[in-house]
Amino acid sequence: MQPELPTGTRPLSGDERRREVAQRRVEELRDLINAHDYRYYVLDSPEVTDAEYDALMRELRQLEAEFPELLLPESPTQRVGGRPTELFAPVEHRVPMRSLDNAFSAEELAAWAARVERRLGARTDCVCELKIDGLAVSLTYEDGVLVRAATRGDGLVGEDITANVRTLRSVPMRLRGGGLPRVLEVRAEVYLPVKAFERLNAELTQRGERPFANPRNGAAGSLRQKDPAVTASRPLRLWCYALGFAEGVTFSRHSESLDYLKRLGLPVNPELKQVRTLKQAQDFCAYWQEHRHDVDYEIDGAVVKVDALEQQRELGETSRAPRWAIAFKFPPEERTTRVKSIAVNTGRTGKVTPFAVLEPVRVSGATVTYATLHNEEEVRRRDVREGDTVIVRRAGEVIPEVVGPVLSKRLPDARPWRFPKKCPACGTKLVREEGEADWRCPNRVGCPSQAVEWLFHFASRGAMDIEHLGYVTGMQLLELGLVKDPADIFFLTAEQLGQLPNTGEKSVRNLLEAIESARHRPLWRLLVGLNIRHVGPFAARLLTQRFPSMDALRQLSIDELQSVQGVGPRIAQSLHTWLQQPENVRLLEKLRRGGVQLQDEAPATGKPTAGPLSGKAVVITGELETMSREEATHAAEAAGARVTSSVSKSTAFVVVGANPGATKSDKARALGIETVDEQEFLGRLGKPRTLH
Ligand SMILES: NC(=O)c1ccc[n+]([C@@H]2O[C@H](COP(=O)([O-])OP(=O)(O)OC[C@H]3O[C@@H](n4cnc5c(N)ncnc54)[C@H](O)[C@@H]3O)[C@@H](O)[C@H]2O)c1
Ligand SMILES: [Zn+2]
Repeated sequence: MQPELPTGTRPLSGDERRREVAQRRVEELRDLINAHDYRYYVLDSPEVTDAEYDALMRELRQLEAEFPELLLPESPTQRVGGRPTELFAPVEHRVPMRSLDNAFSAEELAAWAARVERRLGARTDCVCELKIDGLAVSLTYEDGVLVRAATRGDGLVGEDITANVRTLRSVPMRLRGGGLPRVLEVRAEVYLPVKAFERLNAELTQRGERPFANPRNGAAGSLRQKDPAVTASRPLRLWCYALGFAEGVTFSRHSESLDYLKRLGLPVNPELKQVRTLKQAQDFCAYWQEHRHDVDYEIDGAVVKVDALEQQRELGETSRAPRWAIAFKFPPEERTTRVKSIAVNTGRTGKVTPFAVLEPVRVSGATVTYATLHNEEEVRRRDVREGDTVIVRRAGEVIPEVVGPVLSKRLPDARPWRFPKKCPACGTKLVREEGEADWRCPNRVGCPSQAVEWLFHFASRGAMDIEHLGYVTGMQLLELGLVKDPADIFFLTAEQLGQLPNTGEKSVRNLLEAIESARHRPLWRLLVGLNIRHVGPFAARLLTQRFPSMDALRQLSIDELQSVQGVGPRIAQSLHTWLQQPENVRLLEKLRRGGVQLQDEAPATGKPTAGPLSGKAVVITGELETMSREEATHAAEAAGARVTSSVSKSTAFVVVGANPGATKSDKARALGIETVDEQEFLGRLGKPRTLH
């Protein structure tokens, strides 16, 4: 018989090990998805393709299905992804605005239909609609007059964008006809027609501003403008796709309610079809997949909805999406074209990215001339050569990528491509660290390409949001030697700005005003702008919520940084290193002298509170019975503790639940640190907690 081992040193069984691996992956996936959601919904600036994002979601969903105990209510699979920004007032939706579940093939669509009919125990008629790739809004009419427009936000609370929506010509200010309902709420998709999108991007590029990745981003960015005049200048349109709420009118079918909206003068998409069989629904999807560019707006799929409202009610919805509808998503579009040449570009972090210069080709409604090749390894793996005919893809339509060459069309003299040894911008020898995929230009201070990319990033919407400071202006400031790093921006004078070509008095004033407002941005924006590796907007927000001043952040150890939920070792390490480097300390001092605020006002939330565990560092390992890890962390923090993820000499005690991580309990024992069980922990929190 095996001797009984003390808790924590018991070897894990295969199942337990699998579960631990799964748990780590689930946490990682949640962090990743949250970060991508933030970039997508708040910044309108996604970093990965939709297909990549969808793959992460699927993996998370599968793991949660296999290990239901890992499923938390706040998981991204359980909620609608958007988040209200700080620009607009919050609006609570009368009826939640949900997302849609997806089917990626005809079989998945069939599986959904079978599920629906099984649940209902009856057959059902459906309506097929186009899935317009824009931005969901709700419009509220009172006595026929438009009183409010809001974004979807997280589904429960959106943003008030009434002033901006009023500028859309396709939105009636007043409904037609008599006998209008007291209150009517309509759901619609705001979009930018493809042609308008291309014109807008051409304009932005000409002004030296960054173009939008796709029409959806263009629509979202145009709608969420501080100044409604900007929205008015963008030719946005909208299609209504559902009735959210109406007082005093009832319908028995979804299709009837759409007819009603049409009669009231609201734009309802005409490409809509009532179907009686699954085959018809599949045909509709297949037809539009083939003809998606026949309409002048982007569609990313088709939506199939149960028509009878009684059946919709019976099917109900989850917190994320209704069970009575499904989105059939089109696969990413692929096209072939020729690679004119392959070049590299040095980005703001010094990372050198290879890209293909293409014969212009239209993919997913936009003209593509550049496509990323990611890194050296990827170029080699795909073996893309200059002169090759290649397949290009815009999936979810961020940066187009080269999928691979069409070998049958390769020219006999095509040579494998070689990564350059030197930075194309400054000539410095490139370096690549052990275990890293990317080559970098190490010339952080003197490389003109890094300088302009950093400046542009610093001033961008996602960071310090300095209007009127785009690529062109940034480049000129650097060329005239007026600016060497972003802190120099805050010392610019009207005379200096007057030296810029084509800059009149008014532009100078605008620019100075924009710089002045940037002095008072929330700290997380500055943190993003500083261009610290791995510190993106999501991490920056989490960090500054807990530690709302730069000085506070500089005092923290890596462990303490990592104690912030959602901040992993890579982020903590990178930020810590950055904050200690003398040149960065000097940069922060210079920013301070330039009048930039280095802390948030009203640091109410997240400050260590006075409580029974005040100032104590606590580690929690294993599963607790009465609460999730997250709740335990919050409870400990509410009692004044700092919760860290690894045991060190400064740890006050370790809370050990069921199936604890072996290293944590081992380390606690080795360092002679107290371990306590759940009951003891609850006791130390101060207030008695009831079991439930
Ligand atoms: N690339 C990224 O980083 C990233 C990040 C987050 C989300 N995404 C993408 O966004 C999608 C998730 O976003 P989502 O929650 O808005 O879901 P969704 O866009 O897949 O579907 C739901 C939305 O479709 C819209 N819609 C359009 N036509 C409609 C119609 N006829 N009937 C009903 N609704 C209609 C509605 O606005 C609704 O809210 C995913 O597919 C994902 O790929 C990408
Ligand atoms: Zn360089």
